[in-house]
Amino acid sequence: MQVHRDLQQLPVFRNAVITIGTFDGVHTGHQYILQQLQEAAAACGGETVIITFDPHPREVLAPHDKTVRLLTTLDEKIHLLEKFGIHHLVVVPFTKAFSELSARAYLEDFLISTFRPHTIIIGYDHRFGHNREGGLELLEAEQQQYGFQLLEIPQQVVHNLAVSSTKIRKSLQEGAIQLADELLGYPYFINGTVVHGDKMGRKLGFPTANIGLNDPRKLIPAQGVYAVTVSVGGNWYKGALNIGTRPTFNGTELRIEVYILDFDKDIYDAAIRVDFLEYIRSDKKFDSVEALVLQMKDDVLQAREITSGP
Ligand SMILES: Cc1cc2nc3c(=O)[nH]c(=O)nc-3n(C[C@H](O)[C@H](O)[C@H](O)COP(=O)(O)O)c2cc1C
Ligand SMILES: Nc1ncnc2c1ncn2[C@@H]1O[C@H](COP(=O)(O)OP(=O)(O)O)[C@@H](O)[C@H]1O
Repeated sequence: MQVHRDLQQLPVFRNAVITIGTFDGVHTGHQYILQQLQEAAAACGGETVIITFDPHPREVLAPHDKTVRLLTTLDEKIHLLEKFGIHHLVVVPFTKAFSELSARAYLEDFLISTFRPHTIIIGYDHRFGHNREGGLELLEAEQQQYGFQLLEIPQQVVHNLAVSSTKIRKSLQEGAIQLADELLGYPYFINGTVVHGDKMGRKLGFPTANIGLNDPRKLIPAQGVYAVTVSVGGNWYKGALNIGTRPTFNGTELRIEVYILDFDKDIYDAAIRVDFLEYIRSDKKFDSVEALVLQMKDDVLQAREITSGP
């Protein structure tokens, strides 16, 4: 997949089959749209083009709203769309000026003149241009003049997409990992760097890599203990992960830490990815460190079993 971040440097697309959206999560609902895109492109010998915006329009239009929680960062979205075989991802720098284009200017000066689309695939309620003044009716009216095909994604499908995104966020925030993974069509994952902690893990017999997230807007699942797989240094491992404030040690700051099974290496500053497979238990304040260690031994046993598969 080619990723384009500069609208001035775009190639000439051959029969571009385009869609526009944030595709947060690239979940099974989005995957259905990707499939439609691919089928339309195959039928006309065209190229699949996804147009997305960065930063997220809400971050530009409502900068004080810090509640945006991403299922996928832009890098993660790129990774997933690539896996699904999309030809081009165009990342449009979303600015206030861009948001103020009239619907007609957006259609003619941006969409048509930039992409010369063969087909536009768009949700029945898609809005564009200043104050969301443009919609399907304008695309329909201009379809003949500009010679593009319009493929409308029906209300039911769009509704399902939104329900799915909300359900995935809620499931993750409640620790219902298996439901979230099923709706995503792949295990939920986070990307970060291994940072320093309080150096207590090793003393407990369980060194835990503390993870600093690459993007602070990324959604963090519910506090608790999880069975995970871990990718670090190009290899995959099994792991037991804790999200919590370490109440046993009267901690206050939220930490994400993972004990990697059958592993013994210094990985400070390394890039790390964690895939969430199953929720094991909620995190607790233990009366003694010994009680915590006993519980962690059991967590590790469970994590080993879960990650060993059927
Ligand atoms: C699988 C696992 C489960 C954990 N469960 C708890 C818990 O229930 N309560 C708690 O206070 N800390 C829990 N912890 C966090 C430990 O207290 C933490 O790993 C330890 O304090 C070491 O921290 P450090 O790496 O910053 O030195 C857990 C850690 C792991 C890896
Ligand atoms: N099996 C393992 N799982 C996680 N980290 C490990 C493991 N073996 C060695 N390490 C190393 O030990 C560090 C964690 O040790 P720990 O005593 O918990 O220190 P910190 O509090 O800085 O995380 C990790 O960052 C990593 O570099």
